[in-house]
Amino acid sequence: MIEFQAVRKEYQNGTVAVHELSLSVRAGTITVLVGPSGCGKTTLMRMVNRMIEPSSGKVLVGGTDVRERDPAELRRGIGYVIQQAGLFPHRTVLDNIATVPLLHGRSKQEARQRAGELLELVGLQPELAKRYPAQLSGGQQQRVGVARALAADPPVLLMDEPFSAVDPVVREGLQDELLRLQDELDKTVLFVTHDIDEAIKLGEKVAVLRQGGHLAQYAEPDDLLAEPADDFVTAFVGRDRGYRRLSFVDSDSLSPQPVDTVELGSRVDRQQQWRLALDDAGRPRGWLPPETEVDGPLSEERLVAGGSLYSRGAPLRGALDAALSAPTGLGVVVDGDGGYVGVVTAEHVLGVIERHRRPEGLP
Ligand SMILES: Nc1ncnc2c1ncn2[C@@H]1O[C@H](COP(=O)(O)OP(=O)(O)OP(=O)(O)O)[C@@H](O)[C@H]1O
Repeated sequence: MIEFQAVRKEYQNGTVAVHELSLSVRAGTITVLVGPSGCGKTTLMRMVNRMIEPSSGKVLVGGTDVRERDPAELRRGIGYVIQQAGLFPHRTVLDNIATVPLLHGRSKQEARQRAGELLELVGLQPELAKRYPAQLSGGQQQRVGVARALAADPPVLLMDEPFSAVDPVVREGLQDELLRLQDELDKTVLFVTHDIDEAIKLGEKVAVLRQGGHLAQYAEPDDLLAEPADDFVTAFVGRDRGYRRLSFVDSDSLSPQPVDTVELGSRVDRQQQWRLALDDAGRPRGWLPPETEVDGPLSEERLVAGGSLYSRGAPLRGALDAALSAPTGLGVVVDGDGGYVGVVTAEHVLGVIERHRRPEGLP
């Protein structure tokens, strides 16, 4: 779908930003370009929509050399999302999104209707439509940026560090949203980041670049972590790459065990073991320590806060964290509605990981 063929970019001042790089991006997937600052990621990405022209080599989109395409027509098929969204400050959220369909010759009414649909698609409440960008949070602005890029329904989406200006929690939400959207829309997404965790989470394939615009490795995330091509990639993916790989271990064989539970609001007797307190919807609220005297119905003040909760089916990294962060050493497993399922120990999680490890020397 997007093909870089021996692409090289040397700026007028002699800086070689991209060094004869070849890379093929599969249609309908998210491909991530990752690497330290200045390694040529943005330059490479901008050659796709002709914001930058290569010094030599070719970039093909859908099999055609982009130089044979009219830039304006080419860009209509390529959505572009940048850091801090790049919204028009004096236009409302709705008008920011509607600009693109209007440019494509839709009527004002059609454009606004389409903008409203996109707002919903990216998970923003309709009330926000009339606000101006400055009246939104960073995360909301980013969502508007994504909606605007999707407005022309382009087959290709370029995203240049789109989530780097928001805090880590909002950022995770935006990443999840992008994965959900991609499930629905099947775009060909080229995504630039310098954050290896983001690259591994989002990319079906990840291209690691190093200074001078060299391609250090192009691989699926699990392979990148399992077999970094050289010292540079090893250092870049970091010391805890083994831990990161937990994201790829299948969690099906994790079998949560039962633990004693008590219901908030009920009368409980004194006991020698920890018990997990649940609310009336069966959701965990915390742990009741051994030997606690409870006079009257059990209230939340008597509980010790639990650790993180592990949603069944999520990457095993979360199960290990739940076990290690719980005051009892028992990680609480919940279902999709947050309801209690059972508990796991760190030892149990490690056992599952151990059984899934690829024996050395086997593919
Ligand atoms: N217009 C320009 N003229 C000269 N040099 C440039 C120009 N634009 C970028 N460069 C240089 O080219 C190299 C690659 O820049 P580029 O912006 O592509 O890197 P990057 O990997 O996207 O960096 P970052 O993560 O910091 O955004 C850098 O050394 C940069 O200083």
